[in-house]
Amino acid sequence: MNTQEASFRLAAVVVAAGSGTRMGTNFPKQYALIEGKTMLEHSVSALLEEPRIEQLVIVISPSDLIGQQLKFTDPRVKIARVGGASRADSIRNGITYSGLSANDWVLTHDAARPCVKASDVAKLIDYCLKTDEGGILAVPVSDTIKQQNAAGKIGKTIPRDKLWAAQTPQCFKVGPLTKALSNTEAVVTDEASAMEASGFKPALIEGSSTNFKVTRPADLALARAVFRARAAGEDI
Ligand SMILES: Nc1ccn([C@@H]2O[C@H](COP(=O)(O)OP(=O)(O)OP(=O)(O)O)[C@@H](O)[C@H]2O)c(=O)n1
Ligand SMILES: C[C@](O)(CO)[C@H](O)COP(=O)(O)O
Repeated sequence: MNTQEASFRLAAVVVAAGSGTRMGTNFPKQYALIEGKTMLEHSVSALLEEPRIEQLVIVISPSDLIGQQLKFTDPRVKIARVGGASRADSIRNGITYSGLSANDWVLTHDAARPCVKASDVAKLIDYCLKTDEGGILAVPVSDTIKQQNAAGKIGKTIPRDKLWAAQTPQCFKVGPLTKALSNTEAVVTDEASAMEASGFKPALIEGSSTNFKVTRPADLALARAVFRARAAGEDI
């Protein structure tokens, strides 16, 4: 669909205001380099491949001196120093900064998922705009899942056939998402959880296992390996 002809806009909000404590670096992990570019720049580049995204807001912390100096040549990119105390706050502030209206669509993405594939982003947007339903990229869980009991041992094994690991981007209509994010009292770690708490049933769009969240040093090493493999021609 050509968003020029449609009665809505689609913008992306990339949250990059976390501190990356688990990475253990002395700077926020979104600025760690992968093949000469920061993790944040890789995440942004993948989203900018999508022509339907009219605006891309990068949310950084107000005290972040590195992020405000980054230069993006694509005029769709805006850097917003409006990061909040939690990821959900950063998302809320980014949506407000974007100036989107209730009928517009927003794609929310973690700067910490630099390996996201443009083809998966397109698949998610295609689905949401075609069906007028919100949804998220996710992958079916492939490990056997154990639930810990009060003694810290295995309490039970959870059947995994209907379990998915949530990723980003997540794509929702702005009106319902804004309402869901302001209504929910529980701590939500993703936008879909807020929508679920408001009674919506977001769609699960199968993405790629390479779109993992870079959280710990081993994840960064894996992300670097993914980019090296892609440079060598592997479609992963
Ligand atoms: N207050 C916050 C917290 C997180 N994020 C962003 O949300 C994404 C996912 O968060 P995660 O990487 O798990 O959190 P960090 O705070 O960066 O890491 P840690 O929990 O290890 O400190 C990241 O792109 C992070 O920059 C954010 O914008 N604002
Ligand atoms: C949004 C997310 O990346 C989906 O897996 C995840 O929920 C973020 O969790 P965090 O603990 O706030 O980083």
